[in-house]
Amino acid sequence: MGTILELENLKKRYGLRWALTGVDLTINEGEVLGLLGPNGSGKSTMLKLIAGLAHPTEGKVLINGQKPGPESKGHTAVLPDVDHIYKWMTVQQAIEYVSGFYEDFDHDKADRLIEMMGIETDMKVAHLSKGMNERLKLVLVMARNADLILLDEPLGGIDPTSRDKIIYAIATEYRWEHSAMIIATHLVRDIEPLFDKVLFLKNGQAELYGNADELRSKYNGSIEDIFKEVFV
Ligand SMILES: Nc1ncnc2c1ncn2[C@@H]1O[C@H](COP(=O)(O)OP(=O)(O)OP(=O)(O)O)[C@@H](O)[C@H]1O
Repeated sequence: MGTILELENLKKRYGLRWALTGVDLTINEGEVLGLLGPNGSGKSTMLKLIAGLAHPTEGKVLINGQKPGPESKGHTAVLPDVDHIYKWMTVQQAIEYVSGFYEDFDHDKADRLIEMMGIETDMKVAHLSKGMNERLKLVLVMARNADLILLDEPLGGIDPTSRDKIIYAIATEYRWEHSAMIIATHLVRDIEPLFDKVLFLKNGQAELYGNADELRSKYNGSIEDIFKEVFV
């Protein structure tokens, strides 16, 4: 089981304010990390540093042993960073267009995901509801055979009754043996069955980090219960 992502004493400061104060972690092939923490705890900052959209103040991000750059960007799929969708396109046109940017885009996977997410491919992107738009972005990210998948609040605009369907789609199309995934979310209860590891961030610091099942046993509760215990 190879290592896909390593963070070493990762720190980020914006002006005088520290957004991350030293995070260490390792994610191997096939693992899913739940990234949890209250508003402003540094989750999006951590994902941006990994995606190469911001630079660390100190410390290191290594993806397949390399610093983020053009090479790692080609192997990293980021939600919500899908900025190639034009509103005048139909869903099908948007899929064709976005697929052209990525060598690892898998059209069969995109078709399956579109079906699972219940999106009509002949609809114009401009006419999609907010939730449907978010589903489309998720399809475009999950349709890539990327080594590393970063999902920042993938269930944000999804109504509660559809969340199980969306989680099922993510789980079904995730390349369990070849990829690593980080899911940052506040909707812990819905998505925690997917987590292998969990990192709880508080004020930019790792408050708790470990294997999800071991944490459940140790604290005798769900990850959601532990989240409330750690942060209340
Ligand atoms: N571009 C920026 N410039 C200045 N400060 C920033 C910037 N981005 C984030 N911050 C600050 O860094 C801290 C961490 O923010 P971040 O967005 O990473 O938190 P988060 O855990 O993702 O929050 P949320 O759950 O609300 O999305 C906050 O104090 C925030 O105000």
